[in-house]
Amino acid sequence: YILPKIIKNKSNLNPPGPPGLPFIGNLHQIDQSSLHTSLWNLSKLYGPIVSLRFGFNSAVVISSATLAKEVLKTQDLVFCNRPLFIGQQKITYDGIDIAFSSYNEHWREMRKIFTLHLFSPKRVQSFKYIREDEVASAMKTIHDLALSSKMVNLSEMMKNVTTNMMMRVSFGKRYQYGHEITNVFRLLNELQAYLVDLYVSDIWPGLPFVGLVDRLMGKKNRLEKCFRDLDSFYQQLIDERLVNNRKHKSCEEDKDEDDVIDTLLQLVKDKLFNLNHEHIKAMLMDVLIAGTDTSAAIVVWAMTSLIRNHKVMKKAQEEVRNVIGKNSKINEDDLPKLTYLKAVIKETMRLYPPAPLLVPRETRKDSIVHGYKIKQKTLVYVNAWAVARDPNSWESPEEFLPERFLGGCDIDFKGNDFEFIPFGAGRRICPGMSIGVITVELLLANLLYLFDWGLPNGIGKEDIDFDAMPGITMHKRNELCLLAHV
Ligand code: HEM
Repeated sequence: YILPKIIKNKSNLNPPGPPGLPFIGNLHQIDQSSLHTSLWNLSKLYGPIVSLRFGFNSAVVISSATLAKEVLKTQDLVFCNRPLFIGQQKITYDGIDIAFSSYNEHWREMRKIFTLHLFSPKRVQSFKYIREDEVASAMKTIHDLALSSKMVNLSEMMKNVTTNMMMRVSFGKRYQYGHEITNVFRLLNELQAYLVDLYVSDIWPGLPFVGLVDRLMGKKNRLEKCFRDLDSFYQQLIDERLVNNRKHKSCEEDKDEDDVIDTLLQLVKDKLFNLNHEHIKAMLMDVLIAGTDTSAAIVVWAMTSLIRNHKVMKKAQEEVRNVIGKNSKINEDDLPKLTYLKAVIKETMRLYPPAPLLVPRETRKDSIVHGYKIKQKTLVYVNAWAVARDPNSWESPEEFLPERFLGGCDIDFKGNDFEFIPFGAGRRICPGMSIGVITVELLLANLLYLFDWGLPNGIGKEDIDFDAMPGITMHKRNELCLLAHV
């Protein structure tokens, strides 16, 4: 008689969480500079589902595999919306992209365009020559640095490579290192900051004058300036394509395959989808934010882990060198043979998921999770970082042990094993997973095949840290600079 009553009563309760203050809620208890670890610490105190309040917004944090499965699979349809924050909405032309769009018919169309027209398995395969070419060019640069005993800034170089890959795939353009690429980086980096920034109007929506406060603080102006710069950058690329009729005189060209911009312009022309130039720009925004930084971050975290774990580095190098034999480089066709390398990459993504809180979700209606009541329009953080370090799911979770993914272990990142979700899961799972993984594998395989790696003079391996920078993508805070030996 009593038990059902208790259960019934619990379903009227919010999940447990730290008591907040009036008006600000729990804002003062959260470290914005490392949100995922701050939320992880709270989950250690309050459990796998934690309730918080950020100003007027209710939020829950999910930190176990079981509950991740509940919200990303069983109740995915309830949990698959995105919150409408000011910075993200502005940058994505009011959420007409994929990543920050609400869950609706428009999102379905954009996602279809992405998976069927822009990055279908066939198209991903057809961009292979771009990836191989960019990797070869980066390896050449590293080779030259190695010969003159100069340091390789892997953080910078990996961003260069992945940005150029996506620039070529998207616009058939590559940028020269130095001024040109620095400008693109500046825009993309600024963009990263605006994507996580919360505005006073986000925290206390509906309150009088909040918009004015944001404007007085200068935030809105900076956001609008960044948006205008990006908008004219994309518009210029679209105009160039339209006017020059696919002829780029000032840059190198890739005309073997339609690039993303060609495909999108063709779709506009064919009127198959309800698309205009703003949709194209919003889509390009997603491709450049989601498709460059994430892969670069993984390679840097992998190399950081390997330089700290000499035995693993040696084993991975032995594999690539024994399996491939004598050759000038590793191509994509070689990758399926590299079992240990793939385990190293999985282990890196387990410990350092580039999007540790995925992309935050919002509930579409009231629901019950773990017996607790979750209201409609609650902000939902699924802490992929915490889930992948949960001792209930992983043995020695803090240790870097790629072997855990070998020997019959079939845990994968494809959204079915909820203790390991670096790409998310469910309806909003990352649609760029295959292109991201192949990029990381190709880069890491070549770095290990062609070079031996060492630390600069006077630096011990314990000096190499794992501190992360705040942002929607988790980058290593201090750049990884190593010496390459040929
Ligand atoms: C290896 C690197 C990558 C990682 C770790 C990664 C991770 C993620 C994560 C965690 C999400 C959110 C999933 C969720 O809400 O459940 C996401 C979404 C997304 N990713 Fe990736 N991603 C990577 C590469 C890429 C690439 C290369 C592209 C594009 C070419 C891409 C495009 C997107 C898009 C468009 C979304 C939004 C999906 C939606 O909201 O429906 N990602 N990604």
